[in-house]
Amino acid sequence: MSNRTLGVIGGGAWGTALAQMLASDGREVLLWAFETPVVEEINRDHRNSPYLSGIDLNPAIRATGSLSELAGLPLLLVVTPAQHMRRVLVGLPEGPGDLVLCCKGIEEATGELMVDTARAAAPGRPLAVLSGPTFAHEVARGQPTAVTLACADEGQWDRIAPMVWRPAFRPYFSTDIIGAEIGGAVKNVLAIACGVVEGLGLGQNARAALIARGFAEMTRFGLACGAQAETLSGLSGLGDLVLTCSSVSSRNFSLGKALGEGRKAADVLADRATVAEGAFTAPVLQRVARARGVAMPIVDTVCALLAGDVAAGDAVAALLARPLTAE
Ligand SMILES: NC(=O)C1=CN([C@@H]2O[C@H](COP(=O)(O)OP(=O)(O)OC[C@H]3O[C@@H](n4cnc5c(N)ncnc54)[C@H](O)[C@@H]3O)[C@@H](O)[C@H]2O)C=CC1
Ligand SMILES: O=C(CO)COP(=O)(O)O
Repeated sequence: MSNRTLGVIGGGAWGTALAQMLASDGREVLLWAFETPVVEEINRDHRNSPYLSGIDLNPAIRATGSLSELAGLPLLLVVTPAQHMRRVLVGLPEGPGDLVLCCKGIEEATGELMVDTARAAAPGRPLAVLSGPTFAHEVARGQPTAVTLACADEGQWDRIAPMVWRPAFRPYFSTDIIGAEIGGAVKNVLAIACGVVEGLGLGQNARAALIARGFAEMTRFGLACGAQAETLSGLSGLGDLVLTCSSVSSRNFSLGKALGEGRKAADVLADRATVAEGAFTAPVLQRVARARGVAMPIVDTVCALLAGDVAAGDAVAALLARPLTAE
C-alpha cells in the first residue's frame, strides 16, 4: 500500500464502481467488502459478480474484509447501505482521513441523515458527501457523469476533489451537506412512485407531472431541514431525481414498477440481494416530515403502497383527487 492508496467501504455495486473509477488513473484502491466470497472473487478474478456483473475490475483494486487495514488512508468513500452504515463505521479504527459519504438514505431507527449518524459512529473524522446521477454500471464502464461533492469548507474540497476527479467523473463544489444528502435520500422514494406509474401504464405525461410534484416535495422538505434551494435543483437533487425516475435500471424505480403491476413489496424485496433504499427511507422520511409539518403526499402514497394498505390504482386515484391548490 502506498501513500496514494484510497479506500472504499462497501463492496456492493456502487462501492465497486467507485473503486473502479478511482483506480482508472493508476491509483491503488483498497475496497472493504462485507461478504468473504466477494473479497475473494475480487482478489482472485477481478470480478464482483453478485453486485457488479459483467465488469472486469482494475487489478489495482484490492479487496479486504478487515476494516483495520483502512485505518491510515487519507480518503475513505463510505458506500454501505444506509441502514448498515452506523455498525460498519463503529468498527473502523480511528484515523485522520476524510470520510466521504456516498450512501443515500435516512437512518430508520433515529431519523438521522447519514452525516449525523457518521459523526456519532466515527467521531473526529472530517465528513463530506458525494451524490448525484450515478448508475453504478455506467460509472464502472467509464461513461461520464458529474456529482455534487459537499464539503465542510474550501480546505476540505481542496484536499478531496483532486483525489476523486477523473476525466469521466466531475465533482462540483458545495458546502450544503444537508441539501446533498436530502436530494439523494428523497429521490429514491419518488423513484418508487414513478415506477408505479410505469407499472400501471399511465404514460409519460403522468411521470413528468409526478417528477415535478415530487421535486416540490423534496424542496419543501429540504428547505425545512436547512438545505439550500440551489443544491436541491442541482446534480444531487433534481439531477438524480430525473435519472432515477426515468429508468428501470434503478432498483427503486423497478420496485415501484412491480408494485404497479400488482406485486407485493415484501415479495419483490425478498427476491433481491441488492438494496432499494427508498423502501427503508419512505417510512422514516414520512415520520420526520410530519414532525416538521411538511406535507409530502407522494411520499405518503409510497408508504401506503409499501405497507400494502392500498392498491396501486386506488393510490393514484386518491392522489389525483386531492383538493386543488396553488403550484
Ligand atoms: N447502485 C448504484 O447505482 C448507486 C447506489 N448508491 C447508494 O450506495 C449505497 C450502497 O448501494 P449499492 O452499492 O448499490 O449496494 P448493492 O445493492 O449493490 O449491494 C448491497 C450491499 O449491502 C451490503 N450488505 C448487506 N448486508 C450488510 C451488512 N449486514 N452490513 C454491511 N453491509 C451489508 C452488501 O455487502 C452489498 O455491498 C446505497 O445507499 C445506494 O443508495 C448511490 C449511487 C448509485
Ligand atoms: O442512486 C442511484 C443513481 O444515482 C441508483 O439508484 P437505484 O438505487 O434506484 O438503483
